[in-house]
Amino acid sequence: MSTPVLEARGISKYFADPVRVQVLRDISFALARGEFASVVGKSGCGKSTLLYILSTMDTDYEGTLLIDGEVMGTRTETELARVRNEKIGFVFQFHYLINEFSVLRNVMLPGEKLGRLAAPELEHRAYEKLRILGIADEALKLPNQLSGGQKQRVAIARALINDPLIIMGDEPTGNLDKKNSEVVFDIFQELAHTHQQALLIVTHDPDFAAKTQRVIEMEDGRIIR
Ligand SMILES: Nc1ncnc2c1ncn2[C@@H]1O[C@H](COP(=O)(O)OP(=O)(O)OP(=O)(O)O)[C@@H](O)[C@H]1O
Repeated sequence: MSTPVLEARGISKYFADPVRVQVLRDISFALARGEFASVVGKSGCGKSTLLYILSTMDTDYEGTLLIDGEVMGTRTETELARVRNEKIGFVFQFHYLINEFSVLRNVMLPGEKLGRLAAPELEHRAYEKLRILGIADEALKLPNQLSGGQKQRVAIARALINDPLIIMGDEPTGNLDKKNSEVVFDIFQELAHTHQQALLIVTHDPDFAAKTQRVIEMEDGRIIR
């Protein structure tokens, strides 16, 4: 079997609240290339906390996190920022697009930060991502000239600009109606199938979760199924 793109080995997390509370308990699982998994569970069971750790943004945990076969625990913040930008794409419930910049420029930004492609190539690639998401015609508009569903598609295009191995979402369809949620689901599925990208999506939507290849169910800080 090839190396998992993401692996959690015995991850636990505590908050000082002001007494010490354990919010993640010995979480272990691996995500393969091209796998589309959802994370479900009641409010407060630890889904966002887990995603925060898996995305390397929170480094205060016990256990081991491997991304693309490499242990993250010993990395400096600069190295982690690079891993995030290169290997992980994020989509949140709220899109966090910059309203002063065009759709195109918003999509290009993480690529500018990585600095691998010259502006014309990057622009070409941003158009390609917008085309995949079916919104290339909106490229020169400002985000606030778009509908909610369109904005979320721009946010997905932005998450794809560096061709990440893993796409993580924290309720990416939480703010969308049923039709737009289905569009986003289909896009994610296409990315897993065609581009072999792994997806790990936290969702409260049972219909969305039921359609994913694998459902990771959490309860009280544990994976129960
Ligand atoms: N900074 C913090 N300090 C203390 N406790 C926290 C902190 N952040 C989260 N928690 C607690 O950790 C637990 C898990 O929270 P988390 O946000 O991961 O849950 P969740 O499953 O994502 O919930 P939701 O579905 O409502 O987003 C909760 O009990 C929450 O109150």
